[in-house]
Amino acid sequence: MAKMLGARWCPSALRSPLQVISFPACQLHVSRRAKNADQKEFENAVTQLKLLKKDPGNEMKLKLYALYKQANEGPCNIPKPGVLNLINKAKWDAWNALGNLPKETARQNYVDLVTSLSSSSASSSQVKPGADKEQQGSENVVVTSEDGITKIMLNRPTKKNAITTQMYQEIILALKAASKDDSTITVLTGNGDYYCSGNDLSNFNTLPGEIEEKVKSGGILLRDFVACFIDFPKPLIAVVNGPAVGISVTILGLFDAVYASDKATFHTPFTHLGQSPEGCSSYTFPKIMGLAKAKEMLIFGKKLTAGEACAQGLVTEVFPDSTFQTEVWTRLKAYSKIPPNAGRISKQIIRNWEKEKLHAVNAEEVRVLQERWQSEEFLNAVMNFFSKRAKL
Ligand SMILES: CCCC/C=C/CC(=O)SCCNC(=O)CCNC(=O)[C@H](O)C(C)(C)COP(=O)(O)OP(=O)(O)OC[C@H]1O[C@@H](n2cnc3c(N)ncnc32)[C@H](O)[C@@H]1OP(=O)(O)O
Repeated sequence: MAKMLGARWCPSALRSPLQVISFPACQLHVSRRAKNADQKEFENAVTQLKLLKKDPGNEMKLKLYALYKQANEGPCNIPKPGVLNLINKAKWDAWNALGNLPKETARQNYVDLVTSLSSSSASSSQVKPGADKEQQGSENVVVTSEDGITKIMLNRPTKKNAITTQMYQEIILALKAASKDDSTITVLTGNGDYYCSGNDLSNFNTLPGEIEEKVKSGGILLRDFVACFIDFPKPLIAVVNGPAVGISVTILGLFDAVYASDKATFHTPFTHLGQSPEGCSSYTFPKIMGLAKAKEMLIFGKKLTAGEACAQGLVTEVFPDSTFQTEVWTRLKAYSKIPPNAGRISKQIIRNWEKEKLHAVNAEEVRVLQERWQSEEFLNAVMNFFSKRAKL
């Protein structure tokens, strides 16, 4: 990593920029100019921030950094860093976006933000009564099982169901439990207006260790996640309730049926993100839709409507959004009445012809992605996404 970035980067940037967006709160002293009452609250907030158990993620850190600077120094008063100075440019953008926000307001917003982070971190660390590590799902991955159908629902609508590292693990657990429960079919769907906006782009910030360790653990997580879909023994159906992005699209080639609302779209912006295909799509998409159409999606990031995705074979059937849920669940309830063993065995005989190939494809896609995750193209793309988000 250090070699690739060359000597021109300051030491702190030799790790992934996603790690080094930090705010000076711990080092700088709170301004003498702060009023006493506010100063005490402000100082407490600065201390509280250091005690947070969970990393608040890049976009939150940018917000906190900007409010901290505005509270202490007022409107942004430093020259704009160069485009290649990614970390400081993202921080400058965040601070500059506050304009002439009064110091008192910035100070109060900072205190409020830290208070909300501290309370949510306290609640999420409490062990819920009766919870145990085998319990499937969580608030972001809701698992229900009835009428012979196990439903796994992505439930993070405020973030367009973007998949966090924890959600990957929860989906793996849910699939493993579904493969052994008494249901006949398993369904993956999303709650809210999106099916899923793919990988949460702040994930690298939550993975432990330096960039090399993050890339390694990210690769293992992705490989195990996709392997679960390759090996899943029962009929697996996607109920695509809205737009789908990235990995939520690429793994569709491993499902046994894909039912989409006509509001759904299918987008794989890998090259725009400095990444490369995953979910076995480098093999399944050409097979499903032909080389030219697959390349349009995977190389050029062409976004498909539900109708186009159906015409290209990625989607089994499209339904009007107004009747989507009713029609699809009526059909799935009928499907769940098939003899479970015959359903499972029929699924497996079709999958087993390619299982070994699919695992080899998955391994190679992960290997290539692990190189991409250390590229400037990827880091720039992620920084760009969050620096745009930092606008308050
Ligand atoms: C370790 C395994 C790695 C596997 C690798 C997989 C590859 C991929 O999946 S690549 C694809 C990654 N996904 C994206 O690039 C999509 C990024 N998001 C967007 O482009 C837009 O959010 C959207 C087009 C999906 C929706 O835009 P819209 O304007 O309607 O809503 P927003 O205001 O942008 O989003 C609301 C809220 O949700 C946050 N968010 C949405 N998507 C993601 C995401 N993928 N990662 C992190 N956060 C996401 C967005 O930042 C907003 O949050 P705030 O309200 O806090 O600003």
